Amino acid sequence: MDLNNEDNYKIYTGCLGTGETDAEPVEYKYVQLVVDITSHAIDKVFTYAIPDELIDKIYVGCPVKVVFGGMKSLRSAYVIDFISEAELDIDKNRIKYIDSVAADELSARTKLISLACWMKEHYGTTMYKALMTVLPVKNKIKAKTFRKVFLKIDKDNIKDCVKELESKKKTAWIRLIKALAENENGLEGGFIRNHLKINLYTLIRMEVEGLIYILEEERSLSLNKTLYGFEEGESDGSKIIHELNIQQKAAVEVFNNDFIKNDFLPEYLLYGITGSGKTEVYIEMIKTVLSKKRQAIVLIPEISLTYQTVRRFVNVFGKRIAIMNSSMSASQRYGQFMLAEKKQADIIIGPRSALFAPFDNIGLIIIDEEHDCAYKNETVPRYDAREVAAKLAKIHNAALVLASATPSVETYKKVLENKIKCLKLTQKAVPGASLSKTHIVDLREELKAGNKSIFSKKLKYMIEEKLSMDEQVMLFMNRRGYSNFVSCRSCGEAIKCKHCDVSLTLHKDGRLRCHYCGYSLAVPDKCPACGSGYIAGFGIGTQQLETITKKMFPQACVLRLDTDTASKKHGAVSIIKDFSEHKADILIGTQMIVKGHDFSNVSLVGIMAADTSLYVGGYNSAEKTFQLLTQAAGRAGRAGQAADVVIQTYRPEHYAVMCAAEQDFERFYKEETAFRKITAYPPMIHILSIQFSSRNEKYVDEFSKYYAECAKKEALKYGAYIIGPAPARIYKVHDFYRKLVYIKHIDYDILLRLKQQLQVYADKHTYAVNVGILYDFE
Ligand SMILES: Nc1ncnc2c1ncn2[C@@H]1O[C@H](COP(=O)(O)OP(=O)(O)OP(=O)(O)O)[C@@H](O)[C@H]1O
Ligand SMILES: [Zn+2]
Repeated sequence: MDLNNEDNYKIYTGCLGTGETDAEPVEYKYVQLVVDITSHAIDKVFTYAIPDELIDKIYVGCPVKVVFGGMKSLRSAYVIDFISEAELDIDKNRIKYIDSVAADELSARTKLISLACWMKEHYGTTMYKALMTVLPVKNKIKAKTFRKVFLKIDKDNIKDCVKELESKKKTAWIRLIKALAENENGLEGGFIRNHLKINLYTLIRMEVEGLIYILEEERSLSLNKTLYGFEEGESDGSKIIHELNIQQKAAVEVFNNDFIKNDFLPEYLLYGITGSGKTEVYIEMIKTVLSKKRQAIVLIPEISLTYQTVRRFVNVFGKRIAIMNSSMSASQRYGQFMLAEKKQADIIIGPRSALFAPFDNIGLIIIDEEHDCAYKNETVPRYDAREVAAKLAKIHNAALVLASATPSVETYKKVLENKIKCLKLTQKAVPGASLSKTHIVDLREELKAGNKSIFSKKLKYMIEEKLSMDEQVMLFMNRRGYSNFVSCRSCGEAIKCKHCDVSLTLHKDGRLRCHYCGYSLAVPDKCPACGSGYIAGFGIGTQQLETITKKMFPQACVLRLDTDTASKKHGAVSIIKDFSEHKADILIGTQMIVKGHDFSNVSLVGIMAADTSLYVGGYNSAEKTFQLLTQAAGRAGRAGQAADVVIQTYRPEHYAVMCAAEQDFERFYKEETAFRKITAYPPMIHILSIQFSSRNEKYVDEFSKYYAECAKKEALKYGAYIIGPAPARIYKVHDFYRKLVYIKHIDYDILLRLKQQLQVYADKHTYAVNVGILYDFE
């Protein structure tokens, strides 16, 4: 795509494409621009006029030079929108003209700005929010610097120097010089500040006087060390490089051929069963991309995943990798982005926001475990990283590789429609390895036979067997906490959160916690509803599973990984690391443990209650269940040993459970798409969901009704289908009441247009300022 061609931008320049077709043609002689986006200055947008000779040369994202403030030299700026004379809110005569179009090549930032423009249109957010999302903005808090202070004067001169300082009454200076005299290796800044009580100002003056010298080091240098326990570029020596098997080779070859030809790079689905060696394929693809002096982005869904993946990449590519992680501070993230911008790194690995690394010539974007819901941003703009990646790939003419053992229904539909190229890996990578043997246990039968334990007979027996062979076991439980909920046995009321419409979960410390807002409460002695003292916990969470497991298998060392243990600093990383080094025998966890991990010694995976996710609601709950079960099963037998998977369930006949047990994606896809067709759900059609929320229930109620009425009127014109308003699945969260309206249509662009029109109606309503609206496209 030719980025200099303004036609490419017209569709997303807001005013040029709002669909006001029958109005007089409007002339856009003005632009809004952001000046010199270096720091947090992007919150200011300025209006400039376009001189006649530049009218055809300006486009959204275009770098220009402008006179700015009182400064003599010209400043760089980027055009973010066109506006007409009618839209000006300042005196026309005071507006300055753009000086020139910057001859600048298409920098990384220009490309990110054009991405932001697309996001603004596509997700209906503001330009400011879109820019804040894509641009590496330096955090206001300065990056922490490590200081180390050393003595500069000769040992022999210390006495004289101290004497002189005494006469000047510089006691702090003397304190430091004496301390440094005793510490030849220097002293840390923190120690000097906290223990010697000497501030930075004094240090600098002493340095100026030639008494000491200060070494400064950016903290981000040792970032990887703190996050992953290894230094940047430091290999762990395990440079096992496998020779690719036939299928891996074939996948890489298709990619290489397309890439070398380099006219128009396609989208791919790397559809490889669990353990088929997708990572190896990524690595080869990236080598090709780097050899052409282009850059690569690898998205991974979960923080707990990064240790192993990052390790493998570092072993191959060393220091050329920048790493992002959702637990990083804003300034750490900025530091990693700057490695990209300064061309010190040409690969970035991270969560969805790694897409916005300022690379100027991306050749490849890989989305590992593309089906994962972590790729959907939950805050505004609610972007889908897969869509944004596809757009970004177009801007750079880069390849996009979506990879998964359980592709999303959406993506696989595109494969069948020949919109995406499919690269298949159908065999386990490790020679001799085969799919694990699956055993389905019907929990209803277990209960009938008098077994009330959470472990079926079969699972218990198999765990014992594996432990006796010194093999490892993973137990998957889709619910954290100790008990699912606590309720009264007399009146049946569950104890609920004060702020949300959910029951509280019992934790081991005896407190009831809300998993939505964090509210907590000591377990009451009496039922708050009826006063009976007969209250108890029901359902089992990961904490209780841990307790039961430890009791049942006292010989085993047990670890637990869920949001609670992961939130402790470096929690997830160290748990994963310990388990992979066989420092424990059993790993218990929520979905965090099922994604992409490669533990070679695990030969049994137990799924404690397969169907809990079938009841969570949402049209895609069967898909989520199938993915979870298949991925969980895929954790066993990675090194080629005989392995088993035990699926405990109340619904052994459900197609999600059955297809997962047989690892039969194709059949699952058929069943699921048939269901979505009948029920009219994506990807068969598109849905725009609009959520209304307010602390005032009446406002939400009236506003959503009004909105739905307007929507029905508008929808008639397009044949769209309106549902609602209906209460959200969890009606109250954080004291906010929430209602939803859904609009369904087969054409995405129509939904986008409807949304713009409805926003105009919504803005007119008296409650508009009091009710939050959240749009989400599915
Ligand atoms: N060609 C090969 N020969 C032998 N072993 C290989 C080969 N390629 C990969 N492996 C090994 O196979 C294992 C599985 O590889 P990898 O983790 O990349 O699988 P995956 O496809 O990503 O699986 P999942 O979807 O479950 O994450 C790894 O231990 C890897 O080292
Ligand atoms: Zn709550």
